[in-house]
Amino acid sequence: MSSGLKSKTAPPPPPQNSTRTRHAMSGPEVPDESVQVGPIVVLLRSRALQSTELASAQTLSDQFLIKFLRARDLDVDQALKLLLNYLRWRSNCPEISGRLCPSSVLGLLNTSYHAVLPLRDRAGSRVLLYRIGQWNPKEWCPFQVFSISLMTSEIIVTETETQRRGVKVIFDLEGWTLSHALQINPSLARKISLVLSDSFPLKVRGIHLVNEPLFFRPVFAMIGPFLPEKIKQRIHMHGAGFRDSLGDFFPRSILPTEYGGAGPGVHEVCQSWANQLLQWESYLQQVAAHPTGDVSADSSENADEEEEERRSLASGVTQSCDDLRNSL
Ligand SMILES: Cc1c(C)c2c(c(C)c1O)CC[C@@](C)(CCC[C@H](C)CCC[C@H](C)CCCC(C)C)O2
Repeated sequence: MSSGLKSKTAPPPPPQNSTRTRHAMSGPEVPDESVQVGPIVVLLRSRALQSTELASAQTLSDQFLIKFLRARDLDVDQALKLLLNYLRWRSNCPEISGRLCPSSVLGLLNTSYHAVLPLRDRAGSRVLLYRIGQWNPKEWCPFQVFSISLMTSEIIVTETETQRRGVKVIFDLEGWTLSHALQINPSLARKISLVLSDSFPLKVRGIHLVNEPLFFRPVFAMIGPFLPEKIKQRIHMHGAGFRDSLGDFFPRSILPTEYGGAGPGVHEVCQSWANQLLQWESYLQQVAAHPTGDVSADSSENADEEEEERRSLASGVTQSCDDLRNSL
């Protein structure tokens, strides 16, 4: 089944020769160039506008649609399903997706709760770190905590490389307490499992739990049954020995020192990602207001320029990260 998926498209030239060989053997090549993608985008747009949910959508921009196509390896049926699920998830979770405002959760970001590591892994995936124990449930409700993940996801999903190569997530559960566990009710567990499977245009390529205590198991038991087998197989439990075992999955050069790596310290990476989030604040507010990617509906030319500037800034950052990785 998974080989069927892979054969629909071949990823762009990967950073290392070994991965190139592996991908090249997995199926016929469909170069992911805009020339090739163009007609598929047109097809997805017309199919999407035929659906009742989207009949009144004003514009469905290429860059909006292409995220769903890349997340589903250019399969139009699956991309449409994902797109509709995304919109459904968003309208079912207004407490989370209606307010994408980094400055409103700055206090939590300042505890070094979360970072996107500056460098991608060997497969080109973005690596996300969540230090759940930094979340004080008396101060922050689960929706605010969840919104941080949604904001980060909306930012990184603008990167072409991330659309293709997906994400890997490290959850550090040191400091997980009963008061955390009590926040995760079945309804929230359902929201978590949906967003990990078929409701957001990011490929989840790996979930790594570190420092997970025994009493995380009931929570895991609540989320697990909702997850597709494919995702469940990508969950790795590292326990307390994570400093050794994370190195089996990630190059040490990209991991923070606290996680057995040689990269920058965890506080540094968290602070720098918090700054990134703040810079994207106005973009995120537009995303919150326009679920169908209709970001220019009420914005001036000036806003378009800002958007363009942000985009090239982001791709510049990505580019320099890629260069660095290739030189490692
Ligand atoms: C698009 C996208 C979103 C939106 C996302 C995540 C990922 C990988 C995504 O691709 C991971 C984190 C999550 C699901 C938000 C979680 C927020 C809650 C409140 C954190 C509590 C800690 C969880 C009990 C740990 C869950 C571990 C399981 C996934 C095994 O949000």
